[in-house]
Amino acid sequence: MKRTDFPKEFKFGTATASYQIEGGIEDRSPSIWDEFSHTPGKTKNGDNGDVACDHYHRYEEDIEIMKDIGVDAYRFSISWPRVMTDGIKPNEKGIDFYQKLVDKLLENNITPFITLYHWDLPLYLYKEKNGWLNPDIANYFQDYASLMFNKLGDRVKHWITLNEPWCSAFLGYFVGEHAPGHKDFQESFYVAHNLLRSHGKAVIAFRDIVKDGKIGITNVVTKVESLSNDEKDIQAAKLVDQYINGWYHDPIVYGKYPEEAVNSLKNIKLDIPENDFDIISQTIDFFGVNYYSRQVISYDENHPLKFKHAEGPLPKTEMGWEIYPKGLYDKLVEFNNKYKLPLYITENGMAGPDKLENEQIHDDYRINYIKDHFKSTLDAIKDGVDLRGYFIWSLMDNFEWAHGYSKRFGLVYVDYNTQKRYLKDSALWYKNFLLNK
Ligand SMILES: CO[C@H](O)c1c[n+]2c([nH]1)[C@H](O)[C@@H](O)[C@H](O)[C@H]2CO
Repeated sequence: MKRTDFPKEFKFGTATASYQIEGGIEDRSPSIWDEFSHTPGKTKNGDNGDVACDHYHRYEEDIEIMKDIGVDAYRFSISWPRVMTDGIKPNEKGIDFYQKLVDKLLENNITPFITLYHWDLPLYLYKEKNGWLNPDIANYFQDYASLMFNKLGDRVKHWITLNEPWCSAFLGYFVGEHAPGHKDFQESFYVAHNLLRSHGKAVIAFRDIVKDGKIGITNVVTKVESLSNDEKDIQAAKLVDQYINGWYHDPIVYGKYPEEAVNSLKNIKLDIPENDFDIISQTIDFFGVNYYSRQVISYDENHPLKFKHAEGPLPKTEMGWEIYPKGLYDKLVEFNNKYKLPLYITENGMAGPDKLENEQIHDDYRINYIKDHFKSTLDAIKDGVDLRGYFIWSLMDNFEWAHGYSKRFGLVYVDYNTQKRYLKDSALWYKNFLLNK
């Protein structure tokens, strides 16, 4: 498989997120992840993003690395608390950082794709305004989005409103594994709804400000399969597919939540003002797909949503996620037929047992993972999927949320003691692939 097997305009890239790589906390106000990661017991080894990969001070070097690898595009997120003090007052020093980052990318012919929100909500908005639980958060988000569109929209034409609202809502407000660490099922549905409303308000602003731009949303996309052919398992898997995938795609395209999932939530209040879906279902230009693996589901009478996860038999990554490239093909074809929108794979990659030896990292497992998922991508394109690009997660090893720095996803290895970067064999492979060798 060669690069020229893909459409000429197909964009190959890589991706990161602000809290995971930037550090530079001295020049921004705090986010919910600063408070969460500094709370004992919340992250592995008490790791936090105070320094991370020190990208705030090393962004020029990191762009040089991307230029060397030869990527067409780079997906990154803006730190809301960096560009607006406490999420409210524009901070010119923070805005200037992203101005310089974008200009350096463009100088190197790397197309910027900006994610407005990748989980680092300004702490003030959480503490003083109740964060994503407050319907008014959508107005704060629209103000932030409008500021970024005005400041960068002349040069940045590809925008993503939210990264994985399912994670913010479910992991942040029900499971409690992510910031702000709530464990309230009902809250997680209010949060999900306010995130989707915020998305819609940002799209409305975008249409006024960046008339020649493209905007979408990036969601978790998981292939959900039934453990058996038992009708109960099949129904449980169908509902999980609706809770994870349908819940964050259907309202945007169809203006409603998936019916069977709504009907299954007997004790959940979803008293939603009717015009909310007019806001949420603003026309978008693409869906961003973050695909990593599948979930195998069986029926479980004792779970509030009547399902449980089964351990799949396939080889797994360091995250314990099965390596399942067929699931990527299946979801791309399904989404293409169901939603009829252009797609970008905005994240795909793996955490591996990466070891630095003689300034090299031999990660053949990651090369094979990427090749297998590239193959699924190419098969989907050949079968008619309107797929526009693929961003490998991640450019470099970084802060992996509750796992801290214990999981390495990067094409580039980061020695956190020295902040030295080392291209892994997978980065060298990607470089040759992009050169069409
Ligand atoms: C099921 O995986 C999710 O789709 C997912 C995986 N990942 C993500 N979402 C996030 O967008 C990134 O910030 C993570 O670093 C990355 C790796 O864990």
